[in-house]
Amino acid sequence: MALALSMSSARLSFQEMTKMNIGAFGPSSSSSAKGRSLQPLHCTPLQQIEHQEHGAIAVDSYVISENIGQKTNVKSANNRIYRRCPSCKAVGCILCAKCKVFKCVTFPNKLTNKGPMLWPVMGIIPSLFFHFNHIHDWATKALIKTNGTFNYKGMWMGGSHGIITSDPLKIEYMLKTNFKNFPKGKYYRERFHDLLGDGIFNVDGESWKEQRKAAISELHATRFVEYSVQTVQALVHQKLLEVAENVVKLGNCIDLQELLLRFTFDNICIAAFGINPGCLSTDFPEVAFAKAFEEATELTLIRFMVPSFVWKPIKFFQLGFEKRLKEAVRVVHDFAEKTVRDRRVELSKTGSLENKSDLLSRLMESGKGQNSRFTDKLLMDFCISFILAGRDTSSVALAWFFWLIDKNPQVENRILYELNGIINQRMGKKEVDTIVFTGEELKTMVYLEAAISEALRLYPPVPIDFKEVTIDDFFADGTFVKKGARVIYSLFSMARMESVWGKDCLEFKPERWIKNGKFVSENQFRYPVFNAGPRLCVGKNFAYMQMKMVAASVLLRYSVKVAEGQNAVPKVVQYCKMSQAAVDVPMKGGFNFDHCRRNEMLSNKGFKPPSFLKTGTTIVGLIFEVTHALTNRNSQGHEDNHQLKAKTGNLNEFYVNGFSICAMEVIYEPMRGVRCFSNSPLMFAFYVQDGVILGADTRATEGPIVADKNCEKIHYMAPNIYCCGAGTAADTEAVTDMVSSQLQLHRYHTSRESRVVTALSLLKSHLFSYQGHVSAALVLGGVDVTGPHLHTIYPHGSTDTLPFATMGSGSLAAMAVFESKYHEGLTRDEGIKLVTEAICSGIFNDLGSGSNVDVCVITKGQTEYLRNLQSPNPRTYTNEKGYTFSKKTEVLLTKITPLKEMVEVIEGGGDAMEE
Ligand code: HEM
Repeated sequence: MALALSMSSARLSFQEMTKMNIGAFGPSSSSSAKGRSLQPLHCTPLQQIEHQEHGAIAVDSYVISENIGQKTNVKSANNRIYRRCPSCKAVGCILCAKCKVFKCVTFPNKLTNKGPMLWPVMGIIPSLFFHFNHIHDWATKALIKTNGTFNYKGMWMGGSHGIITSDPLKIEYMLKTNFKNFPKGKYYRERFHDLLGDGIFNVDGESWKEQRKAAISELHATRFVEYSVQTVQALVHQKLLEVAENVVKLGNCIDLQELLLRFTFDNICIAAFGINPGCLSTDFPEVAFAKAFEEATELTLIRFMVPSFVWKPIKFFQLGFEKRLKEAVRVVHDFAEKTVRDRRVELSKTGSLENKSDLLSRLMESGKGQNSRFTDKLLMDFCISFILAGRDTSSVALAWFFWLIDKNPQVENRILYELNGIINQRMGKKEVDTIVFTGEELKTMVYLEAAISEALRLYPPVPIDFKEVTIDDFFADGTFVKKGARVIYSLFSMARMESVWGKDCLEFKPERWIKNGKFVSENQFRYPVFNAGPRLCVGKNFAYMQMKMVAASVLLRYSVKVAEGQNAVPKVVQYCKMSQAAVDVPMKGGFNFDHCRRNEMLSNKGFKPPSFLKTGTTIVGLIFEVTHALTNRNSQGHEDNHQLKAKTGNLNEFYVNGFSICAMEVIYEPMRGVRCFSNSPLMFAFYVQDGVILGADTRATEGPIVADKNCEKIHYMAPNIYCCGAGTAADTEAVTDMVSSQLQLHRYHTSRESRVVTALSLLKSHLFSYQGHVSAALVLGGVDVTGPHLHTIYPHGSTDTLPFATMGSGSLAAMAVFESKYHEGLTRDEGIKLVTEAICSGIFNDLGSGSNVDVCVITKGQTEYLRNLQSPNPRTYTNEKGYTFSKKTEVLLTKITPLKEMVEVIEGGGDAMEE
C-alpha cells in the first residue's frame, strides 16, 4: 500500500436532480430529472479520455522528435550534413563528443537490459525523476515495450534492485505459488514500523497469520457485517448526503476526493474503534487525529522515495520531515492508546463488551480470560493498520468512479435503471428522499458492482505494490530474481496492456464483468487490485458494501459533474487536504458571499437567526461656513492682529496669529480658517469661519424597553473627526472603535492629522464586506487639511457627501427641519441651534429617539463635545415617596473570599501607547 493513486485535482461539482419520479424511470422514458434522460446503451471508449490525459505527452514527444529530425540537421555550404547537438544546437559541439562517450559507457547495459536506461551510479533514478509527473504512463510504455517485465537497479549503495513486472503469471507465482519466498520484507517493515508497529499490514510470518485469522473471523461475522451496514447507512444519510445537499443549495463546487476521504475515515474509525472522529460535516472541521494520521502516512511515504542512508540519519537527528513524522505518529498513537485503555477499563468494569460490535471490542472480548496474544499494544497496532488500509483506498476508488461516470453518461443511465428496478420491487413508499438501501439490496446491484470494479481496474487505489525475495528464485519463464531483490508489480500498467485485458483494455466497460446477467469475478492475478492469494485484502467485502452504498445513494439523488477546467490525473503520492478546515475552491475573483450562503443554509435547516431589534435614533450633521469681512485696519491700512483675533475668537486663533495680512500680494491660505487678500493701499481682508456640527439624541432601546436614557451616540474617531452612529449600539461602537484605532496607527506612521476621507473609506469598506450584517448607519463629520466634510454611510457600505444629513428612525423629522431652515452662510451658533432643533424634532416625533441632545462642533484645530446640551424631555413626574420593593432582598449566603495576592502595577515603565 505504499503508493495510493489519487487524483491531483478532483474537484467535482454536484448538480442536483430535480425530484425524480422513480416509477416513470425506464430505458425508453425520459426522466423529469434535470440533465438526465436515459439513452440507448453504448460505451464511450476510454481511448478519448486517455487522449485528454496522457495523449498530450505522446503528441508532445512526437513533435520534439520531428524537430530533431528536421530542424536540427543543417546543410552546410559544401552540402555535407552536420548533426547539430540536440541540446545546444551548435555544430561540432563538445557536448556531442561527451554524449558519445556516455553512450559507449551505457551501451553494454543497454544490450543486457531491455527496459529503461540504467544510468551509471544512479541506476534507474534519473529516468524516474524525468518522468515523475507521468510515472505510471511511462512505466506502462516501458512494460509494453518489454513484454511485461524489465530489470531495474536503484542508486549505487542504495542496494535496491530487482524486476518490474505486469505479468499475471509472475504475480501468481509470487502471491500464491511461492508465497513464502515473497514476503513484505524488511524494506517495507522498517519504513512503516514507526506508524504501524506490528500491525497486520506490516508483518510477515506467525504474527501476520494470527492477526489475519482474527481479522477474517471478526470481519466476516454476521454481527460485524450488520453493524457495518448500519454504520454506513447512518453516515451516508445523516452526513454525506447532507453535505451534498448543502453543496447543491449553495451552488458550490467541492473537492469530492476530500469529502469522500472524510467519509471513509469516519467509517473505518467506527468499524475499527467504535468511535466517530467527526470529520464529515458541512463545515469540514479539522480533527487532530485525522490530520495527524494523514500527515503520518504522507511523511512515511517519503521514506520510500529516498535511500535509507538519507532518511535514517535524518530520523536519528530528528530533523525535517522525520521530526514532523514523529510528532504526527505520537498524536495517532496517543489517540489509539487512549481508546484501547478506555475500552479495557470498560471491559473490566462491566465484565463484557457484548453491546459493542467494533473490531477492537470484539477482539478484546474474544481474548478475555484466555492467554490471548492480543496485548493492548498489538490491539492498537492492529486497529491502526486497519484504518490505514481502509482509509484512502475506498475514497480514491470512489472519486475515480464518479469521474468516469461523468465521462460515461450511458453507464450512469444503466446504474439508474438498475436502482430503479430494485426500488420498484419494494413495497410501500418509493419517494427518492426516503430510500435507504439495505445490505441485501446492495448485493443485487450487479451493474453497479461491475462499474465500480471497472473503475478500480483502470484506476487501482494501490497502483503499484512490491514484494521482497527471501532466497534466489526463478519464475516460470526463467526470469531470475536474486535474494534481497524486489519484485515490483504495476496494477496500473496491467489494466492498459492488451496482452492482459485485450484490445479494448483502455475502455471503461463495466459489461466485461457481467455474464448472463451475473457478476463474474476476474482471475485474482490478472486483477490483483485487492491483492491476491493468502494476503488478499480482508476488507474487500466491506469496501464494496461501502462503495456501493455511497455510489447508489448519491447517484439516485444527484448527478455528479466534474467542475469546468478540472483535469484529473493520477498522482504518485496520495495527498488529500483533509487537514484543511475549508474547502479549497480556486479563487475566481469577485465578491465572496459565503457568509450569506451559510446563513441561508442555517435558516433553511431551521436555525433561527438572531432577530433584529427595532432600533431608534436621530443623528444629524451639517457644515457651516461664514465669511467675515475685516474692517478694522490700523493707520497704515494694516489689519490689527489683536482686533482680528477679537473678531474671530478662539476658533481661528492659530491662523490669525500666525498669519500676516500685511502682505502685498494676494495670499491664499489653504489651511482652513483665514483667507486673506491684501491689495495695498486699498487693502481688504476677510476670513472664513467654517466647521462641522454633529448632533444625536441619547436614547438607547432594547425592543420596547428604554435601555439607556443617556447614552453617547457621537463616537470619537480622531481628534478632528467624530462619527454619529444609528443601528445596533454594539455594532456602531465596535466599528467606530476599530476604525478609530486604525486612524491612530496611521497617524503614528505618518505624523499627520487624519483625513476624513480616510475614515470614510475604512468605514465603508468594512461595512460593505459584511453586506449589511453589521448594523451601523453612520454620519461622519470632521475638519481636515482640505476643509470640513460631512458624509453618511449606510449599513451596506454606500455613502453620500452632503452639506447636511440625517439618519436613524428620526431622520425624516430631522430632515424636515433641515430642509426648511438650512441655508448657506450659517454661523456656528446658528448651526448649533439648527442641529439642536433637528434632534428635538426627532425626539418628539419618533418613539425610538428620546432624552437629551448631544452636539459636537468641530472646527479647524478644535473640537467641542457639548454633552447633554439640551434636555427637552425632563422627567416631569416623580413619586414623592419613591418606590419600595414589596419584599426585601434576602441574603442567602455570606461568604468572604480574601484576595490571594496583591498585584502592584507600576505605571510609566514602558512606552506610552496612549496619545
Ligand atoms: C477499494 C478499496 C480497497 C482496496 C483497493 C484495497 C486493496 C488492498 C491491497 C492491494 C492490499 C494488499 C496490500 C499489501 O499487502 O501490500 C490490501 C490489504 C489489506 N486490506 Fe484492503 N483494500 C481496500 C479496502 C480495504 C478496507 C475498507 C479495509 C478494512 C476494512 C481493508 C483492509 C485491509 C487489510 C487489513 C489488509 C492487510 C491484509 C493482509 O496483509 O493480510 N482494505 N488491501
